[in-house]
Amino acid sequence: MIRTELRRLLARQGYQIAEAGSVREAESDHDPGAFDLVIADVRLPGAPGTDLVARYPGIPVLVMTSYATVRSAVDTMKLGATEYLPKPFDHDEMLRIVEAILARPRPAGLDAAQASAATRSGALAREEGGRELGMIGSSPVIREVFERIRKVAPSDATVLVLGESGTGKELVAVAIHRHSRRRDRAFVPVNCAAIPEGLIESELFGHERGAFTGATHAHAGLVEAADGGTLFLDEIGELPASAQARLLRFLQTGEVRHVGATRARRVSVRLVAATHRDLQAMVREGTFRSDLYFRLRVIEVRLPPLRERAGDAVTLARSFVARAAAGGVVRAVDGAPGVGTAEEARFVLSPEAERAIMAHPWPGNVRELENAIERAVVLCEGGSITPELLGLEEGETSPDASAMAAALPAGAAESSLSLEDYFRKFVLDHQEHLTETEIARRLGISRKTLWERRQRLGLPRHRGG
Ligand SMILES: Nc1ncnc2c1ncn2[C@@H]1O[C@H](COP(=O)(O)OP(=O)(O)OP(=O)(O)O)[C@@H](O)[C@H]1O
Repeated sequence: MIRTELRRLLARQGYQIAEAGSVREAESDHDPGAFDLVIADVRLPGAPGTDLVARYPGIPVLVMTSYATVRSAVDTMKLGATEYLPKPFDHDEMLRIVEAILARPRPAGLDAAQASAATRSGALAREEGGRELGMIGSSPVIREVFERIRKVAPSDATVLVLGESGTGKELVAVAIHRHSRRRDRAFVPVNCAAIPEGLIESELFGHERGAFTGATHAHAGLVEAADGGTLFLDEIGELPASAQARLLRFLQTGEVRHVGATRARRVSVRLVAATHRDLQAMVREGTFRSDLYFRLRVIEVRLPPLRERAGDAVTLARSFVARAAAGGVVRAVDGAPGVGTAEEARFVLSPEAERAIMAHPWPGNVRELENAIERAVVLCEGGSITPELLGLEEGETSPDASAMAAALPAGAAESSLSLEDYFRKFVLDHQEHLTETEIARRLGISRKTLWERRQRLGLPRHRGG
């Protein structure tokens, strides 16, 4: 029995162990919150072991699972479990993980008993990292960001999220929404760069019948759709002047007026905006309204680029490996990435791969890293992921190029196909049967980049997507 085996293994190392056969037994016979570490199987009689993660957010929980349930374990990690270990586990690996978890600092100023008491009283609503925010990272700079998100989320203040492409701006917006009192209402993300300039005002604010040619019906806008919830305006720097004016009016009055309407309607919407652009410079150049800028930046969250988050690239990489493996490894066949047979295998990053990850400048930030890992897992035969599989070119400068290169099927990089040719061919081959989101995912680029590239290469968006 795994429990007995585990107890012997850990006891031999001098750890003090208490055992329980179910979540209920753990809670009735012991105080799980008073331990330094809880090791739990997912499948237990009664409640799943993962329930402990939600109940004791201050306590590290190592979740064990067989491959059949590994996906739920990964979901649990997002909730806050410290680590998961697939079964059957290797003794050395178990000891290494236990040691690593215990070596991590506890939430500031809390020992296990205090953490437990605080949890019980509901006072400890967070853990040290950002996992309850759905974000990974423990570098000092990213921890400051997490702290800021936790502070600002409960208020209704407008938030401006700034950071390079792929740094997690949308994730911050989602975290703010999920930790606000609006969490049960709509989160409406809008990519201002992806909506044609002539349509953006009516898309955002709605329009009346006959407001413009083709407006055969009155139509509510996205701001109204977010009533009670949160509106996320991504790439706010791309908003044309007329829409900027309307947005400013909305922020001043809390009312939306459809294009072509005389009456306005009051709504309750929290705004989170994001951009990779330097809005201040745009204000100086006269392309962004200064009054709108000052309204937006009531609270600013600046996401540092990945290269400035010491150690986070490796932590993120490990979690992406776990996630890619949990999703079933998808092998590239037919020349198209991501199409093929799913198979289960176990992957780890080799020490050399981890070093390469630490040394890489990550111009495309977390998205680039995510794509590099997914590609490596697709190409890997199982077992150890080597630096070669990550395909990290030295001196890489364009995030776009690296993401695209990472998405190329095996062998295509060596062929004469340029990235643009590859893009064009991939889009034309797949746009009839894939959505825009799927095309973007398979190319390893964001929907916005897909849209921009379509514009640049004269490949208008496929309407069905
Ligand atoms: N701290 C993090 N932990 C886990 N995943 C992350 C983190 N930051 C970013 N990601 C992942 O990286 C990818 C890019 O993040 P996101 O789309 O939020 O970036 P962005 O800054 O909004 O990008 P863009 O400016 O291009 O729209 C997403 O898949 C996201 O889940």
